[in-house]
Amino acid sequence: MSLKIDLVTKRFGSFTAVNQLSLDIPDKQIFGFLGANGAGKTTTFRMILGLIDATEGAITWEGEPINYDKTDKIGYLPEERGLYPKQTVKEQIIYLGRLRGMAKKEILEQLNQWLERFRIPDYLDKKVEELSKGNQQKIQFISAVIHNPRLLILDEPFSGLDPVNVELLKNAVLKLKEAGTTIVFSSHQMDTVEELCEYLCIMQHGKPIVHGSLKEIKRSFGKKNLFIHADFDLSYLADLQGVVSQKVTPVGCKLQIEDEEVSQRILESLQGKGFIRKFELEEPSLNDIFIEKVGESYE
Ligand SMILES: Nc1ncnc2c1ncn2[C@@H]1O[C@H](COP(=O)(O)OP(=O)(O)OP(=O)(O)O)[C@@H](O)[C@H]1O
Repeated sequence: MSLKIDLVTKRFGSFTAVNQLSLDIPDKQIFGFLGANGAGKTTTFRMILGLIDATEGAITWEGEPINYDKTDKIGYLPEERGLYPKQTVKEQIIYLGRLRGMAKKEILEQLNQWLERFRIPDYLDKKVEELSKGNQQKIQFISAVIHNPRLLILDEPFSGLDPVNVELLKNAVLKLKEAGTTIVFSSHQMDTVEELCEYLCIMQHGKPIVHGSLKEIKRSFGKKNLFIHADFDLSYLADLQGVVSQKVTPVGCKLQIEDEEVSQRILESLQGKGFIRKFELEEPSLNDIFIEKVGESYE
């Protein structure tokens, strides 16, 4: 683990934004930060980058705090996007690439590849203010990765993008991971986090309420989802022991159950009642886990 967050607290006056956070972020993996608005994700990113100081605790990357002499190894997509509207894409990225010590030729080669990949190959000489919001976001992403950083921090990179652009960006993130970049990002899109991350942390009021590997988090949550479609009334299932909740839809129902044994009992109870079109047991989704854990901590 080269990125270590050790008992970090951040206070703004008397308000505690991050509260004794400890995390080991694995190398060359994608790590997701989830949490309701105001949970402390952006504050944590700013502390990792050394943009603001922790009130208590320490954050180190490869054994040292991050500071400006590591700029060429780190990429950051900040929550408050900031491009110069009057500059062209080319001028903007050349300027930012030069700040990271790259040669102009190399910047242009990389930039052209990224524009191809993001399906905007003719945008080199367009002014930023002429671009749609989604395309500006892609340019901002390019500015964070143009120097091929080893550590990449992305604050809500998928917000405001249409599904096609979300897919393009997801593929870009996966490619960077394959190339050995450690990626830390925040998102409110559970399905995206589920697709990309092996490791994650759910924050609430500045504290990690769940963290670890996605597989392990799902396993230890225990509960499972059971989807049943049948040609008869399934409402009686809500009263069976081990059924936590039931949602009825026009084509059947989704049950949250305590464990696999409950699904066996349900299957037995369905015998002889009529035609069963679907009976599917699934792992809990990250959305289920988030809602329960964040809900609990609200209580
Ligand atoms: N400079 C500051 N001064 C005072 N309070 C701050 C400051 N920066 C952040 N906060 C507060 O700290 C809390 C955590 O904010 P932060 O931006 O880290 O949350 P977040 O998890 O990134 O939220 P979101 O999902 O809405 O972006 C919020 O209540 C916010 O108002």
